[in-house]
Amino acid sequence: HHYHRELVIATVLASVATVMIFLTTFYAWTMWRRARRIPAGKAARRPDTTTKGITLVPILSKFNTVKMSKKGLVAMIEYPSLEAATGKFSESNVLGVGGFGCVYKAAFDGGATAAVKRLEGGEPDCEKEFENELDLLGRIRHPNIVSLLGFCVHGGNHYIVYELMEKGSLETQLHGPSHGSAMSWHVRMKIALDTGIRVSS
Ligand SMILES: Nc1ncnc2c1ncn2[C@@H]1O[C@H](COP(=O)(O)OP(=O)(O)OP(=O)(O)O)[C@@H](O)[C@H]1O
Repeated sequence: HHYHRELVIATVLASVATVMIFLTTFYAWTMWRRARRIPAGKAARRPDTTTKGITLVPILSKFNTVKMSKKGLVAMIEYPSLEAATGKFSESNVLGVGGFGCVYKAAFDGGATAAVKRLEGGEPDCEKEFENELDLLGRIRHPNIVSLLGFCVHGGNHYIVYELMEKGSLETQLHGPSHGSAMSWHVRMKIALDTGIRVSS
């Protein structure tokens, strides 16, 4: 009878140990698989889709044709997408006018937004500006400099697609309708310091 009791206890202990080993192995395996799927360092970071408040991936992945600029890759965006996103380049979407043409606000399917510059006509100056902008911005990735999202050439016009500055340019903030009242001196000082230090570094 005594021998029988010990056998039962040993069996129970062995079973518990087996289950524990199994659970520990399963847990370790699950952790290992998860770590392999999310490379270390990226786990804590938010996905790129929301970088600086703009959804980059839907814009870029939407357009599969990508052109090589002199250095780096620039996405080629199809004209119908630009036309739809800007409401056929409607007046109501004009963000501003520069030396080479109008800049329009674009809202793509899925909620992504951007700014589209239309360089009208095929004059050598326009083409040069277009090439320079693509070449330069295509190589720059900096938190203080608007990102280049893509380009398009259609009907003799050139289009450059940028990250949208939601609150307009710094110039608009300082010299626009608000005459700078929207920015405290503390904020101005911070911008001035940030521009000088970060861009030159
Ligand atoms: N990414 C953007 N987001 C929001 N608004 C923009 C953006 N890019 C340009 N704008 C607006 O459009 C205006 C014209 O911009 P654009 O870059 O064509 O000209 P510019 O820089 O003022 O002058 P230039 O053509 O001589 O370089 C800007 O002043 C700004 O108000």
